[in-house]
Amino acid sequence: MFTNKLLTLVLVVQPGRVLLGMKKRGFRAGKWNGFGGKVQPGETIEEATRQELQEESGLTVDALDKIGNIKFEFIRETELLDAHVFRADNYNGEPTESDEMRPQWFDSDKIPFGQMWVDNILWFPLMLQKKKFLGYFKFQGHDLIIDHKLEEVENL
Ligand SMILES: Nc1nc(NC2CC2)cc(N2CCN(C3COC3)CC2)n1
Repeated sequence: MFTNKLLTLVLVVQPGRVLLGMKKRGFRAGKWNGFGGKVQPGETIEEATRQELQEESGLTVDALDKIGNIKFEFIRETELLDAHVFRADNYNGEPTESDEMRPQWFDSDKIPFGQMWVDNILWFPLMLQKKKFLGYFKFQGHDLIIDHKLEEVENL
């Protein structure tokens, strides 16, 4: 059976641009992504999201909008990644490089999808339009989607 691994992801969005971080080490090194991590026992998903954002980018946020939930399955693996995606339209502080991540602003029409997880090009447009969505992606390896579902929902 599958085990479910709770993960968080937050995209900080300003008019016409999105803050992404370049992972500097670990298995995800070399990819741009939003900020996030694992949810520790006894921590809410939202608390974990805020904590990871602060750790990885130096930013804090007032409002976090829950905009998506994406489940990722990798064939021959029994762990399902359960990513809870948030959007923040306001932030405090200045983006600061950490030993984990190098933050950088990207124009919304110049998102570096070629250096991101391949599913992102499919759901980023929904995130940018503030649409709420449920996603499921079945991967073979890290670069090939062999099945997926993506649907807009009224509420999460
Ligand atoms: N943008 C995006 N795409 C993903 N695609 C699937 C991998 C194929 C996964 C993903 N997250 C899962 C990994 N998580 C790391 C932070 O601690 C673990 C960040 C959010 N984020």
